Amino acid sequence: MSFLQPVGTIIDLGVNIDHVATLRNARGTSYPDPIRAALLAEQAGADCITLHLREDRRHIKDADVIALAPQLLTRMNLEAAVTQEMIDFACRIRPADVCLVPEKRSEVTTEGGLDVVTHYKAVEAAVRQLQAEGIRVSLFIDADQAQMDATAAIGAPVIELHTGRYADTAGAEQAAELERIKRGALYGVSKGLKVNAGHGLHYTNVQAIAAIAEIAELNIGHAIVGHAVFVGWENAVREMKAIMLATRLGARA
Ligand SMILES: CC(=O)[C@@H](O)[C@H](O)COP(=O)(O)O
Ligand SMILES: NCC(=O)COP(=O)(O)O
Repeated sequence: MSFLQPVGTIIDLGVNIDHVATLRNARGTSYPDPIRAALLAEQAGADCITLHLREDRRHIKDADVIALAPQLLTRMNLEAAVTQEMIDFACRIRPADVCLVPEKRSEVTTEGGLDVVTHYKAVEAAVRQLQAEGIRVSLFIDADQAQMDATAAIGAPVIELHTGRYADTAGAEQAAELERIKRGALYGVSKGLKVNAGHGLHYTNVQAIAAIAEIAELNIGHAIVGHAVFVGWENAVREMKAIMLATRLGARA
């Protein structure tokens, strides 16, 4: 995938392996191995592997990132909080992509997008440090124009639109969230940003997001791990990629 993907071309799938590590950590065993999951996901059609090294290391550990980095055939998208510890670690690993995400120790999962506007200086410093190592930086934000303006002003080339509220709602509220994401994707592309999306996407809510031509990549994890329990890991990845491609090609027909 080139960094400058034309709008409306085939959509990428980033498979997030966090919750393979959650299952491993549940008993402190060596299995299921997130590294093996990542390599098999690549063979099954993943365009990149996403993993979130949280400050509390509740799932992915430092050793997972270190072990996986030299083995990936596609590319690593490392998610990290805007802290000096995490930025320094990411600069040592030098993945293709780093996605800066908000973190709260008390959260069960990511609850919203990074507030780039409020934390402009800290985000800008982190982006500069990462870019100095040749890392492409993505900011995980809500579909909000002010957040996208701040992202473009800082010079981060990629955004990942938070789809959690879309995933967690239904009916008119979800329809409104979908429209917000559509408008956000259009605006992001108009600002020259690569627009990705993710969080809470699964096998029946992904279609509406994959149909948005301006979105270049979806990062999906929890639902793929859950579906893998019933169909197997590689099939779960293949099925998600097939749904995304069929939706995107259908939407373009
Ligand atoms: C940033 C994001 O939306 C996901 O990577 C999510 O953070 C997965 O990690 P958790 O399930 O630990 O929140
Ligand atoms: N950034 C979203 C991601 O990597 C996966 O989120 P989820 O599918 O586990 O909710």
